[in-house]
Amino acid sequence: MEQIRCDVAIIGAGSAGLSAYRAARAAGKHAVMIEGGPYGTTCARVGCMPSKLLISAAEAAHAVHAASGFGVHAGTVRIDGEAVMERVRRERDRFVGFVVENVEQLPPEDKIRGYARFAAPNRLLVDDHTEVHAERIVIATGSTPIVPEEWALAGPRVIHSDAVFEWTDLPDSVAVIGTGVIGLELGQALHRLGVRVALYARGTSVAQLGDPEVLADAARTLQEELDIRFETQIVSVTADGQQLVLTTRDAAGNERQDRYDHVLVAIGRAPNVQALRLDLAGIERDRRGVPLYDRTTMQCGTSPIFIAGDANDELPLLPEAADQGKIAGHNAALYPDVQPGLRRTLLAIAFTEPQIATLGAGWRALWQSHGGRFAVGSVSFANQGRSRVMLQNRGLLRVYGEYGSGRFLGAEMIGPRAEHLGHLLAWAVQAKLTVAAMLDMPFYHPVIEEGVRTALRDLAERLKHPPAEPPPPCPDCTPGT
Ligand SMILES: Cc1cc2nc3c(=O)[nH]c(=O)nc-3n(C[C@H](O)[C@H](O)[C@H](O)COP(=O)(O)OP(=O)(O)OC[C@H]3O[C@@H](n4cnc5c(N)ncnc54)[C@H](O)[C@@H]3O)c2cc1C
Ligand SMILES: NC(=O)c1ccc[n+]([C@@H]2O[C@H](COP(=O)([O-])OP(=O)(O)OC[C@H]3O[C@@H](n4cnc5c(N)ncnc54)[C@H](O)[C@@H]3O)[C@@H](O)[C@H]2O)c1
Repeated sequence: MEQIRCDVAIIGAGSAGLSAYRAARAAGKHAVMIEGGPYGTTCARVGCMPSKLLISAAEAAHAVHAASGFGVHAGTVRIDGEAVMERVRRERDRFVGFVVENVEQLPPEDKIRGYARFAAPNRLLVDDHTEVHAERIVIATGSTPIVPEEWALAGPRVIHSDAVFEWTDLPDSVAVIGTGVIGLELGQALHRLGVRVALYARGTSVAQLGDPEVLADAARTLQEELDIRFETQIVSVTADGQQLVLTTRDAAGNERQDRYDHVLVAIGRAPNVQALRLDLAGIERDRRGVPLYDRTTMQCGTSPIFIAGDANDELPLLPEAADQGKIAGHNAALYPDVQPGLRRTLLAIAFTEPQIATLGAGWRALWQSHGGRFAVGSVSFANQGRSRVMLQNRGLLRVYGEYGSGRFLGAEMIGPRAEHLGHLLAWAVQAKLTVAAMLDMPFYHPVIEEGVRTALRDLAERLKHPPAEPPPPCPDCTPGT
């Protein structure tokens, strides 16, 4: 077996791993990166980029339909599924190519191919060909889609998101299980591209939303366009020829069967920690086997082991993977002199239409940190000037502020251009602005940001009247099902 000694070993060459590798090298350490799967990162290969490519095609199709609302008629829309998927794959491959090129330029001796597992706290085995003795280790192994075995038994037509981006044509019908971010983004895109789509949710959750009013608005708004079956259990998935039969039971106990070309399972992703033999790493883990770590240093206890990206299941988002990887790699290099790194204000965006954004402290977090003692301002986009002009007047924004200090704390929303409003508001949270200071900022006319101003004015007014009594416990704070 080949023996390798290094200062820092990084397990996983995804966004978090690459970022950790660069940070460790920049701090002057000898770092090696171990990758078992294909290079190119989840984000570029089967995540952020191909999903947004598919969504862009869907938006183009939708724009043609929506044009009639302005009196503009473009004739019959024809969707060439092969061309849609060809562009998705071609552009995806281009993005992946850039990442692979970067990896190829790294010194060959810094790259080890194979799957790593712990043999001891400072020792890794890579497949059965290499033993790595590392003073410090960064776990950046990402996550894997969850597909329950009883559904997978129905055969290869039961898929997860990775498979969508390999299609060479669009199917006729798809059942999407899960109304999280992946289910909604892909489900809506496929629907807009002419695929018969139904989405199944065991509860009432919509993307990452926690605020009950935004959640209700989002469910209603999305259901106007999409066939979403909330509070519906999957009874069974069975193969029947070239199709799948999905048997479901709704909240009233009624069972029904529907046939689809594919069942797309989008019920979450599990951190890749099970195969790492973390029992030999000498670190504490939670009941799911995920190492306990400090979210400012990414260090696991006081050990020389660090964890970053989807592997720790904290915020499985690309910017988080990059930031956490940088902190982990830097601190692995500095160990034992670890330092807190920059953890930015939370910002999560679902690229549905209308888009969904949560930022800063969301509804559930505020009930924990503030015990309900925060004020809420809101605006509906139904009559918001610019949104109406653009025929995108749907959605709701709720903004949160702290009594006493007047600090702006966060927001949840579904609405037009939420990706941009989300950034604007997240920056205000991170800059620790008060609601009054935000209202002193310039607002042009007519713009969607005027809707934000309406919500902030509402919030400013409510902040003047703190409740005399503490509020009753949050009725909506159990995690969404
Ligand atoms: C469909 C989809 C859409 C998404 N859209 C967005 C979006 O729009 N915006 C956004 O911010 N985020 C999005 N995400 C999330 C984002 O892609 C992830 O949060 C991010 O890619 C995680 O990066 P990572 O480095 O933690 O994991 P990865 O990039 O998955 O890297 C982990 C690497 O570790 C390797 N590995 C695993 N185990 C081992 C081992 N034992 N030994 C060696 N190597 C190992 C894997 O092969 C993999 O290459 C999306 C995800 C999906 C699935
Ligand atoms: N735009 C983006 O930033 C973006 C896009 C896609 C994915 N992502 C990331 O990928 C992660 C994974 O996405 P996801 O949509 O798979 O997960 P998710 O956690 O967002 O949603 C999973 C959904 O499935 C439901 N669910 C769970 N178990 C179920 C079961 N047994 N039966 C039926 N429903 C069940 C959950 O209630 C939830 O609504 C997200 O958390 C997100 O961080 C981000």
